[in-house]
Amino acid sequence: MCDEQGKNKEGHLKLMKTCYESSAACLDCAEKSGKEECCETQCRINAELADTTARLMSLNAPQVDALINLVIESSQKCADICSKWLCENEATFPKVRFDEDKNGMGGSYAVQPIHPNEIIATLPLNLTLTPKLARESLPILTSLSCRAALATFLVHERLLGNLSFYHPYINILPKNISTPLTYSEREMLWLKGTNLGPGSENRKEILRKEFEEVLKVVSNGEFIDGLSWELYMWACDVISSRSFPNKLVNPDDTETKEALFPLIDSFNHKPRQKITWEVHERNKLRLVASDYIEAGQQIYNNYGSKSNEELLVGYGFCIPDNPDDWVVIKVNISQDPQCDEKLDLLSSLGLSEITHFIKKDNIPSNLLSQLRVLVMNSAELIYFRKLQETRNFNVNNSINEPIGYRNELAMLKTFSNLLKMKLEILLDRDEEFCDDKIMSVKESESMMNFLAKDELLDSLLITIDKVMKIDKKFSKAIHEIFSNELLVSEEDTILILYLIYESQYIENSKWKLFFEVAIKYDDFLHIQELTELYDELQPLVCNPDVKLFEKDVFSIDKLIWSTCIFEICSITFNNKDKRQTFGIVPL
Ligand SMILES: C[S@@+](CC[C@H](N)C(=O)[O-])C[C@H]1O[C@@H](n2cnc3c(N)ncnc32)[C@H](O)[C@@H]1O
Repeated sequence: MCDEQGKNKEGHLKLMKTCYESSAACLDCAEKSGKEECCETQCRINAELADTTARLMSLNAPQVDALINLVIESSQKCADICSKWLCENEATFPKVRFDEDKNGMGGSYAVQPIHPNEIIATLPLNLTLTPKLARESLPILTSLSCRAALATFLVHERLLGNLSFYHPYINILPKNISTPLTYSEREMLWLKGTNLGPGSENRKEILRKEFEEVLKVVSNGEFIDGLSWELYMWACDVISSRSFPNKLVNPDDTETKEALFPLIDSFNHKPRQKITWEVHERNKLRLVASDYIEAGQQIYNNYGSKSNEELLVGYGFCIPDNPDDWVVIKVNISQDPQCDEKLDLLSSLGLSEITHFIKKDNIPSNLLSQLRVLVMNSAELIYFRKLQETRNFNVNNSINEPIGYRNELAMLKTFSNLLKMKLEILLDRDEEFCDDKIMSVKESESMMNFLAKDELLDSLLITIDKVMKIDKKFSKAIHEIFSNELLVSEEDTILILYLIYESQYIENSKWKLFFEVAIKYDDFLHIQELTELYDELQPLVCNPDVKLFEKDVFSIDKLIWSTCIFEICSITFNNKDKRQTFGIVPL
């Protein structure tokens, strides 16, 4: 009886009542054949419930209320029967009441204040459902994996009904657990962009194979008739959403096994909740309070530091603003022309792992270090190798600090792009739902652009416009060397020349501090490609009529130095005329 009218039915009936009361639209929806979705309530109504709906539609409102009350009473009765069964078998939970919250979800509540270190509940270990118990009770299950044996045993006991010793417990287990294992195709779309889409398909596939093994093994048994794929999936979902480590029962376990702990599994999850599970005298599991719990408050367990993906796949729920949530970012280096050199460097730094888990309050420092290497240009690679040689780096934290402003900005830009890409994939799941969010991402992007105001950058950087304005001699010489067209296309070369030019007058330079530091980096490796540029520029910039440089000032070493400093310290940005231009960050 209880089994027929369990908690879930009650939930569904409540939903039916909403449908019943609400509107013709909902009626229309419920009437559609198949009845997979209820548009109004966004709830899935499966075929079985569609029948119930049809029957309910013929009842009037008081009749529906009466039916709901009956179900509430009967589910309370089920909880009472289970409590009695637990007490008869020496479980204790003197200050705990099992009840439902306003959404109909079961949980455990304190009936009296519970103090720190007080025992909330005690369960004799002989009441646990373990793989060992499954195999001992049904020896045909011996060859199956631990989970398959436990799941099959659970189905077996459910099919036994009230003949099973565990009936009072099994009877209060939810009949539907909404994990991705049982999602419809449409619901699966919500998982697009997460790791759960392929992960759930994989899990289903693994369980299907496992179920085939189970069928082979039990084909000679007695309960094959009732054993279905749906019941097997239910048992697997019960295990994933309610099990505890079997190690609590058997500390000698070497592999991870799952076990079901009646009573102890009636507590809902709260991230970071302080609570202790302890095995007492090797025969009882005790749940001990860490903090004070007021009378009437829900008593929470802590299922461990779990992300929403893990919670959804195993338990069928997510936590808004979950502090333990993360997204996975994978870094791709294969398109980089210097891929091999960078991979070598990453490996020497112990940074080869390309998968990173990002939490709300924690960006892994290894990800930032790895990106610093990935966005390095040739000069930075040389510069960093030099640093490594001279500083005798500690392998693990050698690139935890910025190596230069250009590099750091490029790294942050790349990181922000990776996050944006991830967000776009996630938001792309459902266009209607996402339009708002995409808008807000776009708004925040333009906000960012506004904040990174060009004037602000302009005031900080060494730019062509600025140096031409403040140094008339340099400006005149450059105008004589470069045509108007070249002035634009050769901006980078002109800034490189300016670095050499200004390094002659450090004491009076507007950027004295920058040049004092930069000038010390004078041992960059000889770069072959620069010889050609040097030969091209030398007659122009040392031309006595132009007088930009004396011959000995403009050496190949100086050109290499200024090119490397430019590569390391320059960024591109939009100037006041919205034209993309270069600037050296003099910091
Ligand atoms: C170990 S059981 C907890 C007791 C369960 N609520 C019951 O009625 O039997 C785990 C299940 O409880 C629900 N649950 C636990 N913590 C939750 C939470 N913080 N938010 C939503 N559902 C939760 C999920 O359905 C999950 O699969």
